[in-house]
Amino acid sequence: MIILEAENLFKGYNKGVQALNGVSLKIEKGEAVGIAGESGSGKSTLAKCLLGLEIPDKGSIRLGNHTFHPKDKKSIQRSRSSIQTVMQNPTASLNPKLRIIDSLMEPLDIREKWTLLPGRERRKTRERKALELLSLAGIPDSHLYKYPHELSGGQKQRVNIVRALSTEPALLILDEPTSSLDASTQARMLNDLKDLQEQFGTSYLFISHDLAAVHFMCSRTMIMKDGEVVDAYERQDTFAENRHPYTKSLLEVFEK
Ligand SMILES: Nc1ncnc2c1ncn2[C@@H]1O[C@H](COP(=O)(O)OP(=O)(O)OP(=O)(O)O)[C@@H](O)[C@H]1O
Repeated sequence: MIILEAENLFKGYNKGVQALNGVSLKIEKGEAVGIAGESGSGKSTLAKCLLGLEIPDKGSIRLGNHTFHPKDKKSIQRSRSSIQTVMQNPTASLNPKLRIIDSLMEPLDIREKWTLLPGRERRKTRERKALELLSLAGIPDSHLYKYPHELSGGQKQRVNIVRALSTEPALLILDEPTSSLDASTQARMLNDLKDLQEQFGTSYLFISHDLAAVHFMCSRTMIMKDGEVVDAYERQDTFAENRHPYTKSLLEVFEK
């Protein structure tokens, strides 16, 4: 089953920058698709178009059975509930004034009708759900009422990840989710992301300039350069002879 299909997306910015130049992609249910490419190749612009944060100049985006017209606000709002995102900077994604429980529960507070429950029951039900999410994130219960500055970078990013997964979206877009973390935290985070994907059955669009991380996470990879997809391959074909020369140059990370 196809979760998301984008066809022939174009997006230009002023001063003649063509950030997307005819990009197409398809993501199946439960699949992890990687997008790699150097800085400025258009990866984040693609993510923003899929999230409805940027409006493509041309092209179409289909989510499940629904083709969404990028200029139609209502259809963007509909798409938002089935696509979630985790961005690069875990600190910027959490409101410093909110306790972890309140950040964690933001999406479910909107969706679940806790307010219909009597006070004590409401608090207990909400807290139980928040503790479940915290445990999925591998963070001790004692952190539930702490503030973001009391958590490590890795813990904050895990809060962002389980929060994004809490509404069971069809697709999670991860834009450089580990790049602000140190190397050992990065490796653990990638493992956690894989485990969570299995548990939730969510499709991932994993964006990174780090081809080793993409190779670990994704069964299929697309390589972008100057707003175009120059290469696309399944994991088992990563080191095939016929890879694009640009992909081969990026793959040199494996030889270091
Ligand atoms: N809001 C904007 N206004 C003008 N130009 C932009 C804007 N956003 C992106 N660009 C330009 O579009 C091109 C693609 O940028 P984009 O952020 O999509 O690349 P990227 O591959 O995600 O890079 P990085 O890995 O550094 O995040 C770049 O040339 C960038 O300068």
